[in-house]
Amino acid sequence: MGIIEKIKEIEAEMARTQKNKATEYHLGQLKAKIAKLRTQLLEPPKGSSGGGEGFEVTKFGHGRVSLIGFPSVGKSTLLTMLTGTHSEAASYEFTTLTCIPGIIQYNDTKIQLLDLPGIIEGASEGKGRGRQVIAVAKSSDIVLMVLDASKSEGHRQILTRELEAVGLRLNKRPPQIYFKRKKTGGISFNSTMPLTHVDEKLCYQILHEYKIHNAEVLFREDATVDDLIDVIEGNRKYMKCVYVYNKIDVVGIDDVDRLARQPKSVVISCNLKLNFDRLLARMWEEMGLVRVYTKPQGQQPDFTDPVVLSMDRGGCTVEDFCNHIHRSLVKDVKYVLVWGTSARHYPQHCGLSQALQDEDVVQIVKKKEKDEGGRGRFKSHSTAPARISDREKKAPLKT
Ligand SMILES: Nc1nc2c(ncn2[C@@H]2O[C@H](COP(=O)(O)OP(=O)(O)OP(=O)(O)O)[C@@H](O)[C@H]2O)c(=O)[nH]1
Ligand SMILES: [K+]
Ligand SMILES: [Mg+2]
Repeated sequence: MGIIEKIKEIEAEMARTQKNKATEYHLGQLKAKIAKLRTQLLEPPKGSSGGGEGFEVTKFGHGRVSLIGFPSVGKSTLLTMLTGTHSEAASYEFTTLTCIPGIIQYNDTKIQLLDLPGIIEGASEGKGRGRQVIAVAKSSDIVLMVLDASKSEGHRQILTRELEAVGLRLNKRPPQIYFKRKKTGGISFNSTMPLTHVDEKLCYQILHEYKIHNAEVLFREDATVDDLIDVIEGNRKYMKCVYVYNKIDVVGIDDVDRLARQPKSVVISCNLKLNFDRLLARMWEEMGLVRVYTKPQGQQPDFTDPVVLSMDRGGCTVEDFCNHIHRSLVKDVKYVLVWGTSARHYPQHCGLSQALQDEDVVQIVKKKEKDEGGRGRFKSHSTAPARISDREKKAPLKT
């Protein structure tokens, strides 16, 4: 029996099983069995690089965003409009068959936007090009789930389920469960609060299913069996997702209003070029990119070419900023001066651990520079603007 058939069989057994206190352990065990099979399903076939023909697109720019959605919701139309790169659009399904990259220029940064084939129910089990599409989605920083405002609202749930089946978790944070495998000592199970979904026995059973007999488990929140399985599997990818309802030109104002009020949702119309600025602002916000401008001593910063940092990729401290410029820079740094929202006064004299925020301006003062005759000294209490926003970028920074 193939992996997919095995999954289907267990799913059928779960559907047959009544949900109550007595079956809770059995159901938990079945969930763990399915999770294990899905992980097997994700392993790329022997001899393949994983991506698949037409899907190997090199990363470019400061971030990567994937367009995920059912066929004909307007993904290609949207890519063409936002990036200027043409991606074929037509009224028939599966017009797009490969991954088409484009670039969005926004807030002095370049964001790679990827158009992808439509996915359908069953994609996670290999229907259509589902598996390749989902692999590309996983490689991106955020997902824009494109939905047709005139179609069933169930589509959003179906897509979310498909993505969850392959280990993607949209707009969720990792469960607060500490889990560590041990060599000996059996299983220690603890929690910092009363648990309503999982007890010691259920936890043991799940671990047993994974053939784990020595481990430390600490629940720091009232997590579920699914959360526990996610933590044991350890291969989940937690991603931000913005729900983009396209084609609002063909639905009534009440529907538009309702969709627009849902969390993390933006309503647009490619036909009417409606609300793109809102969509881009939302995308930018969710990406959490931090632009840092370098200011050479005695000169104005270059406000067109930021160093772009992100919490998800490497972090946002002064040290991360230095490493971004040059690997060997950190050991030469004496201190840095920071102007912007992360500084408490202007400029602030900071160490390597200081967290930087979007639009900060940083001047690096090197150890050597000072030894060579005090060039590294800065004029204290200079009068730089308190907040270096787009409006104020033109104002000169002293030091
Ligand atoms: N009414 C309306 N139609 C739109 C809008 N945006 C796109 N369309 C139409 O929807 C159809 C499908 O658009 P595509 O851009 O090909 O959709 P897709 O999601 O890329 O489709 P696949 O590549 O097949 O998955 C085309 O006929 C578009 O002209 C919109 O805002 N309003
Ligand atoms: K289409
Ligand atoms: Mg398309």
